[in-house]
Amino acid sequence: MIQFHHVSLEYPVTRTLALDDLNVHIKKGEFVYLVGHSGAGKSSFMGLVLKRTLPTRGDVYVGGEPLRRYRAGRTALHRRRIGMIFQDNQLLPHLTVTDNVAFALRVTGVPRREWDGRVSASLKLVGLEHKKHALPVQLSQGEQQRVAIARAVVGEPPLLLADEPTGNLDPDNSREVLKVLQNVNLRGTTIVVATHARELVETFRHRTLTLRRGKLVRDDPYGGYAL
Ligand SMILES: Nc1ncnc2c1ncn2[C@@H]1O[C@H](COP(=O)(O)OP(=O)(O)OP(=O)(O)O)[C@@H](O)[C@H]1O
Repeated sequence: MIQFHHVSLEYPVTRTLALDDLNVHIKKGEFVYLVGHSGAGKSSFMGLVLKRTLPTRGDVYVGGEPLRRYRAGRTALHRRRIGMIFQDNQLLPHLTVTDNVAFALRVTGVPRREWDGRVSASLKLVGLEHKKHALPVQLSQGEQQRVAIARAVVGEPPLLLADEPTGNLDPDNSREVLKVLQNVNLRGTTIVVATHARELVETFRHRTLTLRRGKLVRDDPYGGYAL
């Protein structure tokens, strides 16, 4: 699903070496944590997978061909096939839960007749069908993050990237979000979660990649937080 082949990334202006000769292979259907101290390169890793940036050296593959060979149209299509979740849920405050989730279908051109079925399946997956008419402000932080997950997966992306998805949440809500992500993974979606949440990584064990100053220093198939 994702392959990094001798990938280095140096940001041009500051000449920061954010990633240093990374070799990683993430298979279809895996659930992988990406851990590391602040500045270790986690967001840079995500940016490369999305092709927001290109590596200075090496190649990133998501499927067959290196991303650097994709032209604009294919890059747009590539990004549409990746679900994203951030620390800040980025819900649209004036739209209901249903409309927030449906928004993702509208922008990707899914026919209107498919929206209702897809949105309710997605809200069911995150356990929030009963809140479908609520506005984001009427939900807890954890519920809002679950809506963000519903929105990220409603288009059935094969790959989901989550950058600090529990950063704003208390321990109970964090665990709920992790359980939902695991359910999404059980349906076959490949998931990469960048996180500082030691307790979650220790509790819900999955393969864990540890970055230190841009280098992959550990790849633990059974998980564990080694910082
Ligand atoms: N646009 C940029 N221009 C220059 N340097 C950058 C840029 N983005 C990140 N960096 C630098 O690259 C390194 C890796 O940053 P990155 O954001 O990938 O780390 P991170 O592990 O996601 O950190 P955090 O946990 O704080 O989000 C850091 O030294 C950072 O200062």
